[in-house]
Amino acid sequence: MQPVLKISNLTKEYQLDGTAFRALNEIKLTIPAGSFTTVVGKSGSGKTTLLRIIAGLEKATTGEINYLSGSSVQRPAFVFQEARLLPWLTVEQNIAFPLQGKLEQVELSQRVKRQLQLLGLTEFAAAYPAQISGGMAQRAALGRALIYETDLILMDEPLGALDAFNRRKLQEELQTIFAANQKTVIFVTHDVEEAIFLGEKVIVLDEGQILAEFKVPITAENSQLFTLKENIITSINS
Ligand SMILES: Nc1ncnc2c1ncn2[C@@H]1O[C@H](COP(=O)(O)OP(=O)(O)OP(=O)(O)O)[C@@H](O)[C@H]1O
Repeated sequence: MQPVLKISNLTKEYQLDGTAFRALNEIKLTIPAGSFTTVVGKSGSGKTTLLRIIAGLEKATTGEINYLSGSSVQRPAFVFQEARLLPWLTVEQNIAFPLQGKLEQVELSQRVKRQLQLLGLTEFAAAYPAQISGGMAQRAALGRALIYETDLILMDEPLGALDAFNRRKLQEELQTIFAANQKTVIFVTHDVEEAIFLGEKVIVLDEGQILAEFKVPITAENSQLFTLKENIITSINS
């Protein structure tokens, strides 16, 4: 597969009390088009920093990020742990927000309708964020990312605030949605099972470095997945 994103020797330093602290240290990573990569690691290992730099929300100290030329991934969509919906807009208006004024109203309405259906939100189209559950709000946030014309979606613990039932449900929905879409996803999570369930490749970050990369077999027996999970956990804790 063609890479959409190539990261070379990416380093990020923060100044803390006058001393340089390395949050990312010489990261090298290639992300193929249409792939689903999950990133795990201890708290403070640099997961969010990596995602924010890829998103262009923060600048790297040194290193390069090369996007496939002419690709829409230069404008990735970002999904945060909290849905961050605009409280004065309805679910439907929140999903439409990134493309408001950029598309003909008829086309925009059709696209929003499709997202609402895909995410099971049709009934809640006219509801305001305060009137819906956390799971629904996160679905709407996902709709807002999917509607945006980009092939690259960056997700930072997007299911972290959900209860176990909603989390599982949305994991399954995400798997279906991304199997049907040609989007490239980089997904940060604390949950190793979630990383294996969703990811084709799991990357372990530790103290700003890539410690290990694990490929998830497409068809795997439960015992294989169990061993994979153990290996990833061992790697995180090493
Ligand atoms: N703006 C900042 N200024 C100084 N240090 C920062 C800043 N942002 C992050 N750091 C530091 O960089 C390191 C990596 O932080 P980051 O948030 O990327 O970790 P993380 O793996 O996402 O953690 P968590 O799983 O807890 O969200 C941490 O030690 C953090 O304190």
